[in-house]
Amino acid sequence: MRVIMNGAMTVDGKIATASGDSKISSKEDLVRVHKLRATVDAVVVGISTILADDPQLTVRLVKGKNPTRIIVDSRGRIPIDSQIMRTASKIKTIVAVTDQAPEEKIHKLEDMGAKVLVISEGKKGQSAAVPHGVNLKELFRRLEKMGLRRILVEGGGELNWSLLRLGLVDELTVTIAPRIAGGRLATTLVEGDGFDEIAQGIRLKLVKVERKKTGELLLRYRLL
Ligand SMILES: NC(=O)C1=CN([C@@H]2O[C@H](COP(=O)(O)OP(=O)(O)OC[C@H]3O[C@@H](n4cnc5c(N)ncnc54)[C@H](O)[C@@H]3O)[C@@H](O)[C@H]2O)C=CC1
Ligand SMILES: Nc1nc(O)c(N)c(N[C@@H]2O[C@H](COP(=O)(O)O)[C@@H](O)[C@H]2O)n1
Repeated sequence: MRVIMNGAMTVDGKIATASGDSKISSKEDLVRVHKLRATVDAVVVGISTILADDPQLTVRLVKGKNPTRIIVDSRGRIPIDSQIMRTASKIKTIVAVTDQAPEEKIHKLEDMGAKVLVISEGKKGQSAAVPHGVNLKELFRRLEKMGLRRILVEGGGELNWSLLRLGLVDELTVTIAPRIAGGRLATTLVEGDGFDEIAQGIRLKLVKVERKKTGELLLRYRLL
């Protein structure tokens, strides 16, 4: 399995403002992201990203095949009128929940065309930030079994932290927009509990730097 994490942030590391505006990338960068989506089997996002952005997670800006959309959603909170659920009968959609998700909601999501995977987090490996989260190692094991081998993670910060901390990410691509958003409550590229010491931080090798006409910097890292 190959897991690529992609995100767009301001120079001060924010992926959205405190009030939830996440329109950071230029059109050119969004086209790159859609091209990248067209190369993967599945795109994964956290439920707070769905609630904040109501995304489509399609390749509509380019020619290509839509990847399977996977939502990590412990309590099954995905709105039935979200763009993802309204298109779930046409574009493959998986909602990964835990035993905290109401049965009725699970049936509703299935009726609308989504596949629901119930994967509760065991006691070991819990993140204090997400105490009753989806067991991501098990989720990725199941995705691999289903033939979903090339996975794109598109945030947000909590999901990014959980996956990085578990060592499930192979590559990170980050677009840095020439902006500063500020705000102590603004979401950053990686949230969660964080490490106490920089020396404990996840190590990366910078493999590519692209300076864009838009003023954006595109950085590609390999996780060590
Ligand atoms: N600029 C960019 O590239 C992007 C920006 N965003 C922004 O990020 C914000 C959302 O990010 P976050 O609040 O950090 O939430 P998130 O999108 O990472 O979702 C986190 C939620 O997922 C659920 N979850 C279940 N199991 C989990 C597990 N094992 N680990 C982690 N989460 C688990 C929990 O309910 C948790 O609170 C939005 O404002 C969105 O607009 C999101 C994606 C990309
Ligand atoms: N690469 C990138 N740049 C930004 O500026 C973004 N806000 C995001 N966000 C991610 O893309 C999703 C939106 O997808 P659709 O355009 O609706 O297909 C959003 O939910 C984030 O996962 N990414």
